[in-house]
Amino acid sequence: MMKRVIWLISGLNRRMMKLLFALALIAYIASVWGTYTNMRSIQEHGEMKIEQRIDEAVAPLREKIRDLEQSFSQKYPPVKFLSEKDRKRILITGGAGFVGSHLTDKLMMDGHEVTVVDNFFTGRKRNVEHWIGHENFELINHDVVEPLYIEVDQIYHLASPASPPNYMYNPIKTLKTNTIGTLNMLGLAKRVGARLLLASTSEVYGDPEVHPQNEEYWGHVNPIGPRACYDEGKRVAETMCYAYMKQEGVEVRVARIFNTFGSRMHMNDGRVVSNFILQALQGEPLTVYGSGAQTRAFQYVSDLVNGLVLLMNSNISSPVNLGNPEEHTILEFARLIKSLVVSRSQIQFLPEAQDDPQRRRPDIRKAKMLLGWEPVVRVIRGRCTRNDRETQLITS
Ligand SMILES: O=c1ccn([C@@H]2O[C@H](COP(=O)(O)OP(=O)(O)O[C@H]3OC[C@@H](O)[C@H](O)[C@H]3O)[C@@H](O)[C@H]2O)c(=O)[nH]1
Repeated sequence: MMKRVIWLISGLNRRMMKLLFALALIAYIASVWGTYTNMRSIQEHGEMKIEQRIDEAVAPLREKIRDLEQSFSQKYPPVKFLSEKDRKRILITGGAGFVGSHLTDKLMMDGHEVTVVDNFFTGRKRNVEHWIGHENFELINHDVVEPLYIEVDQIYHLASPASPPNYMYNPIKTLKTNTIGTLNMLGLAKRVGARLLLASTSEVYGDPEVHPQNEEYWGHVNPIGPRACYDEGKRVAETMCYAYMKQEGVEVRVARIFNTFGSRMHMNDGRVVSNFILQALQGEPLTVYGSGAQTRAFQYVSDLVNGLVLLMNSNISSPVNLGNPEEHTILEFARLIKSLVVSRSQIQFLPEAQDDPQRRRPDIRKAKMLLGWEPVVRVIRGRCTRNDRETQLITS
């Protein structure tokens, strides 16, 4: 009986064992399968992650390639072909500024190789961006206060803030730019045998006692006033040019530039043309400093650029005035802008600026006689516009 019971139990056990064994096998297979599928999904997930990472890393490269492709197919303004003999390597310091960028356009379109150097204090990359990538064009972010080593035939030295609020913002920097910067450029001109044209200014005449101002006039400048950093900076820059000419035989040209206006003048430039246009377009009062009886004569930037190129390529080494002799009082000019804009702005009289020149008008007989140059754009007609960054008086 006992034996039978043991047999039954062991028989049951065997079955149980088999059952347990089968269950364990199924559990094992299930767990192996689970791990396998889990690993696969981890692997797939990992692969997706890697792909995503690659995509992220490649995205900027793809963008760069697209930009490059675009730049190859970019349409530049038309450029003349010049033979090797006539094509010059030209450096423009301050070439991304208001006047510099228009000069860049002219020289590029004439077929020259142009290198623009700018520290972007008042210059803007967007003023020359339409040339970026062109084989004749190069843009260098550089401050002329540091030496520059480059091979060129001509240097247009324009680098300096020109608007009174800009040049008074950091007078020491303005002085360094006009003195050390000019020395560096003259040193470069000497080393490579280049001709240098200095963009000087009507401000060398200060608050003039001679009217209109001719090139023989020595000026009336306050050496310690708020404008001195620019006036005296430009005067010493002229002195440096003639010292290098006499002592080192450097070929120099000096343009005394009178008030100029045109496109790419920044809205916050602070000079009277952009201030009045912006104020009139916004219906704000036109701010006249002092009584408004002080006079200025405004030339259009295209006239100035033509004059600069003519002067550079002439044989006149003494200073030459470049400006439009059409003279207006500032009050007349405020009324003119109001009428062009058809604005209901009031005229607001503010305190007079210290040392503000009271009468200014260029005598341009020298430029007419020796360069055959005179301005062709009249200021008195036109219309005013603005976009998000500049105001413009479009002349007709
Ligand atoms: O909002 C303004 C701005 C300026 N003005 C006046 O308008 C006259 C012209 O002032 P701007 O600031 O345009 O220019 P300035 O003639 O004083 O200096 C300029 O001279 C020639 C260039 O070398 C330079 O670009 C700049 O220094 C000044 O009498 C000034 O006091 C106003 O009445 N209201």
